[in-house]
Amino acid sequence: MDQQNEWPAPYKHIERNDFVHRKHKKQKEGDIAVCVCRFDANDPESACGGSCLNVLTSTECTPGFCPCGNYCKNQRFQKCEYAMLKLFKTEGRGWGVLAAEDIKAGQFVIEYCGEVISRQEAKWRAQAYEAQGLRDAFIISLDAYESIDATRKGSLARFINHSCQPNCETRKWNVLGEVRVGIFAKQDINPGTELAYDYNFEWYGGAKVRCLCGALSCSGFLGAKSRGFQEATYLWEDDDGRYSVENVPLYDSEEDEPTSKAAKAIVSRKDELMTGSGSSYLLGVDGMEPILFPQTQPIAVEPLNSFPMEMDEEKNEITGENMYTEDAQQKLTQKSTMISRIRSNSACRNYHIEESSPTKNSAFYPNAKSKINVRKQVNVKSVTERLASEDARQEILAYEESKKLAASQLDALYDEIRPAIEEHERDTQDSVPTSVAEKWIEASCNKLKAEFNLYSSIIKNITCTPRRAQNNMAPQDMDIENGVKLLENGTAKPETQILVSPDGSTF
Ligand SMILES: C[S@@+](CC[C@H](N)C(=O)[O-])C[C@H]1O[C@@H](n2cnc3c(N)ncnc32)[C@H](O)[C@@H]1O
Repeated sequence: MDQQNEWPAPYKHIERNDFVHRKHKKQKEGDIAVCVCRFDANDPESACGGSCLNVLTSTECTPGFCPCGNYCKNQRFQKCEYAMLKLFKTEGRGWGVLAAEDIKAGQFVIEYCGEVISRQEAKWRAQAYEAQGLRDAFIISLDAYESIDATRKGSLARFINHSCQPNCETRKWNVLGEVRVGIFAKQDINPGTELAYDYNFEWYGGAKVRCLCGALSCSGFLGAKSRGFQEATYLWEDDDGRYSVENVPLYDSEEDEPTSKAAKAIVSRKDELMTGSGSSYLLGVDGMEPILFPQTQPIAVEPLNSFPMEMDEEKNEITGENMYTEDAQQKLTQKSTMISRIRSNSACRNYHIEESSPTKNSAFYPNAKSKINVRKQVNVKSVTERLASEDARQEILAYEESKKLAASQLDALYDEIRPAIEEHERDTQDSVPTSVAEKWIEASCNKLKAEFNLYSSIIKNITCTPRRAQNNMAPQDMDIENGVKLLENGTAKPETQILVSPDGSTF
């Protein structure tokens, strides 16, 4: 938008989404959610107030089906029950929106309307807008498949600016079978106050654009809170405080972190404050914390001399017969990617445009120093083959079986809950349901426990039981490495050395 202009650039004002690539869904009668509210003239809250089952599930009542009939208060999107708003010109942020009346905390303020377009169309349009030199971003992601573009058609919501300390937030509602995005007040808002919500800009490389929200807690730049921004401005040192427990990164692995960005989209804009040639941002909504899932990577075991570790340190990858097949590793990576996307989801869900898959230390993160991530994994088969004790072998193999079982249970659960995960990914306000998260955490913990049991059994047995004789040597004849010596009964105990000093004292 040209800030010299008296009026905003022309757009068509609409109060209903305009479906460009398909028709509005027809709600099947069986799919209509009917609440159990009963209108009571003495209790205005009775007609679909806060305790209405539909309200609690962010679903509007369907006219003709709600038991409260015309008294139903849960049709705010359908009836365009917007707050009184006023367009005004801001300092440096183009146009903005003011409250023109008292707005109560939780109140529905206005619907974010626009053209409902496919994700692919959103991508093309964003590129075209950027090429046309459009500075302002108006495309919001509706779900994994569709976006709302308010560039050419929209409601007044398209003018609401970003703030790092917002008084509003976006929420998604199910209305007559379609998902719709509303702006809701986070707090009481006085008339004359500018409305703002947290776009959760995701910085995506390039120049940094100053955020002009003016909030005390302003992060300074659009997208400064995003991981991409922080990675890029952070010098990655070995004594980096981020490796302390409190600062464990939210992503599972180096591979999944950048991929998480691939599913996000970006909005590019040029701003008079830019210092570089261009910058890329994607906007999200709300300030919700992502759900933290436990690590799903295999536990790494430190190498013990003479036991087979299959690893190519130079390439930093495991070679030969791995604990995980290629297929399993691919699955693990996919899973990690999905989890990472959930985690970062809240910061980058909306306003998506373009896909890309940079790597953490790629050109997008020029300052980032590679974190050495050498994983050494035990080849269980080879380990057991070298143990003399059948009991020890059996114990390790039994733990390996339990580990495989736990891993396959986690995989099966992943397939089961994937719809919920994917649903969450495209949801701007809801978390993955607690029951799903709990199931996932339990299965992940079981897998970690099984891995722990396996590796502790390996460590115990390779240090405390005899190794199988090589070159036809009897186990009894062999010394075990690491100062462990065989006893005659076949068990082993750490070798004790008594040193005698010249004066005869021992130590
Ligand atoms: C959805 S539009 C908001 C309306 C816009 N101000 C206009 O005049 O049309 C989003 C754009 O407004 C600008 N903007 C919004 N909040 C901002 C902020 N806090 N600081 C700087 N620019 C902001 C950015 O150009 C952003 O891409």
